[in-house]
Amino acid sequence: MIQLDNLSITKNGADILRDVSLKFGQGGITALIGPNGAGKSTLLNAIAGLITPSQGSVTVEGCDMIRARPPERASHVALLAQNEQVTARLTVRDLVSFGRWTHHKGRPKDEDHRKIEESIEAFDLVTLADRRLDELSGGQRQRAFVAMAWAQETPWLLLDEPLSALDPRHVRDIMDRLHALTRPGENQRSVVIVLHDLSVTARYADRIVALKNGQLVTTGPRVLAMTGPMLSDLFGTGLAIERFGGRDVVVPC
Ligand SMILES: Nc1ncnc2c1ncn2[C@@H]1O[C@H](COP(=O)(O)OP(=O)(O)OP(=O)(O)O)[C@@H](O)[C@H]1O
Repeated sequence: MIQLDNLSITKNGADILRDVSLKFGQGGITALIGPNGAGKSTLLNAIAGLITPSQGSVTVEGCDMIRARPPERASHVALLAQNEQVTARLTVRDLVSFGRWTHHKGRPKDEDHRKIEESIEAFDLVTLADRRLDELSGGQRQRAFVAMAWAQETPWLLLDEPLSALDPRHVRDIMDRLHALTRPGENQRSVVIVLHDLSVTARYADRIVALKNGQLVTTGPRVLAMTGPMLSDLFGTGLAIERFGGRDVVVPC
């Protein structure tokens, strides 16, 4: 379970998050939505324990993420931050293998190699595995970062706009993969993802957390909480949810 109690974050004197309280259990995809500057990335980084709040608490599976040491935090969450960059001349396989570091601490075992190859395959990177990251397209590089986070095998995967550079096929592949991963089962995991594409949110999110101006606007099951009027108010422009081909899509109105 992720629990935030009265979380407030101030940066350089500005209130970035104000009094956010939230609680959601394991499993499923939770989408963080809201306009630019709403505080979504800040919230995700706070859940990962990377930001010290001015007030309040963050726990993941009972672990106090603000006080926990990095290895303990990394056993609960894998964070893929927005616009991750690498400067070193790494290959895709090198990057994905970083995801296993907390498991092998520098001495990879067969299990680690297996997970690395599994992640490479899961994100359609087999033909790119030995290519350097600085020689890939933005979307290919983004898939490599998601594969690294996946390889970490944490109960919670925190992803900040992982779809922004992806073509429709890879958006679908990644979201289908995340959907499958978060269904009930032996190895069920949980995903918290910042999404700007509201039709992708409508199709895949189980829950939403909507933020605006650093405050929680609404949270709950996507089918109940995400409505046309709520979205219109959140984004300050007319939006409606229509059924098309048996699915919900979000359209301007
Ligand atoms: N270091 C900082 N100092 C002051 N303000 C900051 C700092 N970092 C971020 N902010 C401000 O905090 C607010 C929230 O930023 P955040 O990146 O969390 O928003 P977001 O919802 O993820 O936005 P986007 O959709 O544009 O990625 C913004 O108004 C931003 O300008």
